Amino acid sequence: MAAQPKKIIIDTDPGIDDAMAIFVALRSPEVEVIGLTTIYGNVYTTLATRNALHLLEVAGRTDIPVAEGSHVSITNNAKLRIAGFVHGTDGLGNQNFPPPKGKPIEQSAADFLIEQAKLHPGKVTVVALGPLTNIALAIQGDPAFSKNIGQIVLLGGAFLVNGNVNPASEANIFGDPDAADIVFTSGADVVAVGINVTHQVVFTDADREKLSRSDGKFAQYLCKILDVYFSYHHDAYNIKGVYLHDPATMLAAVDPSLMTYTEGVVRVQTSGITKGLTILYNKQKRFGEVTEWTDKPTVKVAVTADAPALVELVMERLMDS
Ligand SMILES: O=c1[nH]c(=O)c2ncn([C@@H]3O[C@H](CO)[C@@H](O)[C@H]3O)c2[nH]1
Repeated sequence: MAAQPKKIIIDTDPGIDDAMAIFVALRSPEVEVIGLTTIYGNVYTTLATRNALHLLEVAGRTDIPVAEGSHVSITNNAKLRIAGFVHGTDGLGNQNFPPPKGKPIEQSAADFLIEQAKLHPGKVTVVALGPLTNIALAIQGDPAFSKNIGQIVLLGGAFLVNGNVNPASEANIFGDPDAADIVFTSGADVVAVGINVTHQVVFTDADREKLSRSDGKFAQYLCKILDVYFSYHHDAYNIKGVYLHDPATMLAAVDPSLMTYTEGVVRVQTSGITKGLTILYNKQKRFGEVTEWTDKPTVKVAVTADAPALVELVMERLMDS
């Protein structure tokens, strides 16, 4: 008997690479997308919701509910940092698409997450592609959430490499470090995919050229919005390609064997010049003193990725009509 597709909820701040990841998920028979929840990050939350609804309309999947997430970080103590310079001010390559016809559901993102985890205990995977506020609110809102949720596969962190906001911090963790620390220490089954891994997964100019030769609707749509993302990578990193952060993370949820992982306790620096820094305790040393990592639950952290296979899979799923 064929395995049931894995139920996933995508927590997203679309975002050009979010759009790619959402389309990859919709084209992956291994998973069933049961909802999108929205968050600030690449754009403000209101625009993230609008873009999520728009992307589902492009995909012809308006049956999938969208629940709007938090407009502020969990402690509401800092001005939000929005990465319009990476994705365009509309989040989707400055295309100014018409507004979507659909509306988000009444429920908040956190309530939707809590409800779905309760309805399908151990069976729902959250793929978190933005700052972790909604997931932390779900953890705080229901003491059973960490147990009920099957897995949280998140894009976040820069483990032993420089960040992309500053040398210390990766954008999703920097967006809400307090929320990230709550998620990492919640006891839920967490898999963190950091930019130490996603920076190995590069979608080149040649890949884009190949994608543009497909007349599939996702390929055509993405080729329209990718320009801004390519220009940003060229200016910031001097590369002729883009990092597939969100699609790679999505595929780690679809097929975990595409990456390798280590396990340990992760804590997040929540203030100061290293705000957003993610520190993994690899358990190699038994510290004599009690530390902030002592007795905290472990998480899995991706250490390597099969980059050629990931790029190939992204291409294959997006070229399909
Ligand atoms: O603030 C940002 N700076 C970047 O260089 C950058 N590159 C990608 N991104 C987005 O943030 C996540 C990776 O850190 C991904 O979801 C990208 O959309 C970035 N955000």
